[in-house]
Amino acid sequence: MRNCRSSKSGGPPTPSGETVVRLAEVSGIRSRCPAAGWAHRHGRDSAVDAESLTRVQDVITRHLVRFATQEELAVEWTAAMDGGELEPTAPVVGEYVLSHHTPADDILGELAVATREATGGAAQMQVSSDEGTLLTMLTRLTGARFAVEVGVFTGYSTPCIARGLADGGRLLACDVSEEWAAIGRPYWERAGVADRIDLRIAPALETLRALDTKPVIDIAFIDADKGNYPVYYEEIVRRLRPGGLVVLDNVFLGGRVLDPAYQQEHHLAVRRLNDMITRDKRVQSVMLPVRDGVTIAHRC
Ligand SMILES: C[S@@+](CC[C@H](N)C(=O)[O-])C[C@H]1O[C@@H](n2cnc3c(N)ncnc32)[C@H](O)[C@@H]1O
Repeated sequence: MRNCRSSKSGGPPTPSGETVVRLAEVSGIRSRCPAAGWAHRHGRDSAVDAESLTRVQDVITRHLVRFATQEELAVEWTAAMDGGELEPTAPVVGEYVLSHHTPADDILGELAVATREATGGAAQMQVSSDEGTLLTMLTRLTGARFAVEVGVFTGYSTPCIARGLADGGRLLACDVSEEWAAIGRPYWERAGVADRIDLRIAPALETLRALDTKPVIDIAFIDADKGNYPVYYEEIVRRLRPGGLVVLDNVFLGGRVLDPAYQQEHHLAVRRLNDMITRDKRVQSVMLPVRDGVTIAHRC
């Protein structure tokens, strides 16, 4: 099946002055257009032959044109994109990138092994070693003295951030699971950073809202429940000192964020947040195709 582009309000202007938006963003049109809804629901689940596809596209196009009373409408069909199967980079590139960064030391390597043994499939939540190196580097580059981590799990990213802190620096590490964090603690000790880490076992939003509202945070890493990303971002940005960074993990949601067929609450939350950060005048941001997508936003 294909995605449909229509040209009503809200999207980027075309060279001819028309406005083009993706069909999924025109929810008003879609809900009033049974054929579009049908195509959206069924086209993704079943193979459609070329003739049926053209017929469905014609029906949808005619419906959309009929609803476009305000301005001229052009409908453009684009090739299918199943975000759920998307690899941000070719696997061979991913492997190459993963083998070309300053490698994790033995302590982190052993923590990764212990996490796999103790948590099984959940171990995939852990950041990759290149992300760990990136976190240490960013923390060091900001000269951070106060860092916040939202989502500790077994604490791989935790010492990565703590290691980058300036002398006397503190990391406030937020999670709801004492059990998982306990796996990491011996490794924090061995890495010599345990005394810089203030672990708070509570919903992260409570911990963040209890912080001073002054710009006290130098760097923050968000890697917890995705549906709360927008509120975590907001609570952190308002406390971020000028020059500080907020780093967000999993901004691709395994590719689902690119595909409007995925409409669960956390898909919508991260999709909206990604768009919002792009427009957020308080920060300058960049989204990197590292692993599952990493956004770095720099407080102006
Ligand atoms: C992706 S894992 C974090 C991985 C970690 N950064 C690492 O590198 O190993 C997400 C974590 O968020 C935690 N979490 C989920 N909901 C939370 C909440 N409301 N408040 C705090 N932590 C939460 C989970 O317990 C889980 O440990």
